[in-house]
Amino acid sequence: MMQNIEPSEDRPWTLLEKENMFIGISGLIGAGKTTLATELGKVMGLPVYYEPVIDNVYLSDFYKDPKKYSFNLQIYLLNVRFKQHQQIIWNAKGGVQDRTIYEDSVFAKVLRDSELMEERDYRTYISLFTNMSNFMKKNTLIVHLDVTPEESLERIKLRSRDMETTITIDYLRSLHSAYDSFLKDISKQIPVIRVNYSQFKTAEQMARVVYEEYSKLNITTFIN
Ligand SMILES: Nc1ncnc2c1ncn2[C@@H]1O[C@H](COP(=O)(O)OP(=O)(O)OP(=O)(O)O)[C@@H](O)[C@H]1O
Repeated sequence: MMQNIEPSEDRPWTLLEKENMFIGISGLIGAGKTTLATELGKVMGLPVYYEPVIDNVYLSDFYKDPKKYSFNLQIYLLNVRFKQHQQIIWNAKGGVQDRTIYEDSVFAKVLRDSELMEERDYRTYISLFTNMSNFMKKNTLIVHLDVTPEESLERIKLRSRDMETTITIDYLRSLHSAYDSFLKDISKQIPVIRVNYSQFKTAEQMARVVYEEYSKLNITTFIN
């Protein structure tokens, strides 16, 4: 059974550990990351850092002409995600991030492989990503939301964002397969908990189960 532990200056480690809790939510497009991030933030008492879709000045152009805008979009997202990492580090309160920075490189690879991003642009992106990663904070945990490409497409259709109508099942299948490799590799460095919405009645219930699983892992953190 989990206990709520009040951070206290008499037990300074309870103050220190929480600032190190940095949870990343990963998953295919429309997997439901935002909802889970919100619930996990509530359950764990952590600030949530969202992926701002409305403010994204390249996304709509990217979907209209991926070849022309793929590099611009990746640079834009890398910058946004890096800014969030800096906020998480300097706010020193830990956080839940709606989509990890690592996943952008999954998208970038798929775009390069499908010739929607030039090789030289991909190399520039990877070089920048690698240099910036020296100043980033590594997640203490990644929670991956499993969805099939078909479910992802279904959800994209249901939420009907105008710009996303051009997304094809082939694009989602390529992403899904690149995510498989990503999860295999990243789980060697960062603990990964994989969850699926079909296992739970509500996102809150899912968040509670993730919290339980997290506390069973051998990561020294205190949660209030
Ligand atoms: N690195 C990237 N390269 C290309 N497109 C990206 C990248 N990151 C995000 N996107 C696009 O940005 C949009 C928002 O991402 P996504 O749908 O995954 O977030 P979301 O709406 O918050 O999803 P969820 O339903 O899981 O909360 C999607 O159209 C997605 O494909």
